[in-house]
Amino acid sequence: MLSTVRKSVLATSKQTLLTTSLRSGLLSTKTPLLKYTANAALRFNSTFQIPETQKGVVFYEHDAGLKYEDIKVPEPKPHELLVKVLYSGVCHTDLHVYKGDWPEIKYKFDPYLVGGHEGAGIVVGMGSQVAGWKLGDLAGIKWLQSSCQSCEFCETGHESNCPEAELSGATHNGSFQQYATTDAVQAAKLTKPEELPNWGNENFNEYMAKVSPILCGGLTVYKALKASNLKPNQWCLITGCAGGLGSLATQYAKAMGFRVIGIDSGDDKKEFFNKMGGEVFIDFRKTDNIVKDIQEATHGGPHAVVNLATSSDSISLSTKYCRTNGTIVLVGLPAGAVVKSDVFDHVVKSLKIVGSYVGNRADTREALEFFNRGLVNSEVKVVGLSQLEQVFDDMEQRKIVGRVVVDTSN
Ligand SMILES: NC(=O)c1ccc[n+]([C@@H]2O[C@H](COP(=O)([O-])OP(=O)(O)OC[C@H]3O[C@@H](n4cnc5c(N)ncnc54)[C@H](O)[C@@H]3O)[C@@H](O)[C@H]2O)c1
Ligand SMILES: CCCCCCO
Ligand SMILES: [Zn+2]
Ligand SMILES: [Zn+2]
Repeated sequence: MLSTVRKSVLATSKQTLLTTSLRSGLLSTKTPLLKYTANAALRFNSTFQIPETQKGVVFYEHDAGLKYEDIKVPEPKPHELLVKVLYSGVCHTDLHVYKGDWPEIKYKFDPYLVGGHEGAGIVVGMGSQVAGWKLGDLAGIKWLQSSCQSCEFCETGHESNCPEAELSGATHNGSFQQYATTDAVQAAKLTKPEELPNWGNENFNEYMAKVSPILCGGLTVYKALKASNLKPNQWCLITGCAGGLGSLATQYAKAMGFRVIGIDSGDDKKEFFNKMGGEVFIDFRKTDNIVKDIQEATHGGPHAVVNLATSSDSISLSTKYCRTNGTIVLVGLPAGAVVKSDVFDHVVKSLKIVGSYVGNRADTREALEFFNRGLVNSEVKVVGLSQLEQVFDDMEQRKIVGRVVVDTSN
């Protein structure tokens, strides 16, 4: 079926690994958690036999139901890889896309759309113009699916700002399926765990599950922290600090030498935030003067705020408590969010407000390096791809702590 599919032997050991217990406040108890036994069979194949059909989660219009069904395996275009997706993180963006929260994006229903943009898997096919990849390589599917490579933004490492950018899970079918195509230029090169001293091949499945949230969540928060102008020992406030991006941001910020204060809600989220290395947790539902609490805890306010919370009000609130001369980074994208800042205060405090949007290929490599070196450990809960609708429900009810990853084998 694929002219360029060549024989390749990828042997790896089968591994079972107990998923983290429900204790650390995860998905609701009705969502069965799985062991890392999925997809082992594939890696015993000496030749990549690619099926005609596969399992995927699709939707035919916004917010009208997800369908876990048999769909065709896509054929890679000349510039594309065909990736056997093993695991995919579930980003809140996937829920925004499903709900149609952002009318600005030209979603591609053909006739359906497959979401997902934190896909980790194995290269099992490729188009004739692909360079730099070979069958059996490990690849990551990111939000930025492709860009023109010739505009002023692509020329200067700002490819996500490309007016011709294609977006995985929004304008190009994404990683909530067993086989996905992805542009070979933007696909992330994943290191094989056997080449990493603190992983080894016996943890192959765990590695692939845990690396998947780095492809968007980790990349995005790492880039946002680079945009924050923070210096070591300065205070970084993270809103939504126990969510998917927030739990990663807490770890990246610690690893980059910053002190972390976080805002979220719930004892499970506080426990998780502290486990991730956060110093001060502010429960936005339990404080009657959040600005005062924050400024007292940081002796004058955080030097930077990374807004990750899925709440519009919390974004404008950050302009009230940010330290003089501080930087406010906009990352979270609640539907219709607007940031309001009192101009007089903004000027007198010389505040900077910057938008930060995923990251480029160098940022991706750097963010993955933090993970590969063990400086960031994405705490994931693995459930079957068929459970995606439940994951979205839990995410909408803010029940999820950390990142949920779907295993495409069930
Ligand atoms: N700019 C980018 O490039 C980029 C990239 C990835 C994700 N995002 C966006 O970032 C946001 C977060 O994504 P996620 O996957 O981490 O979502 P998530 O659902 O995993 O986490 C959101 C967290 O925000 C918390 N929260 C809700 N209201 C709050 C409030 N008022 N104050 C503090 N915390 C509050 C929730 O409890 C939850 O823990 C989404 O809007 C997503 O679309 C943007
Ligand atoms: C404009 C949407 C940004 C979402 C990035 C990937 O989560
Ligand atoms: Zn994302
Ligand atoms: Zn471009």
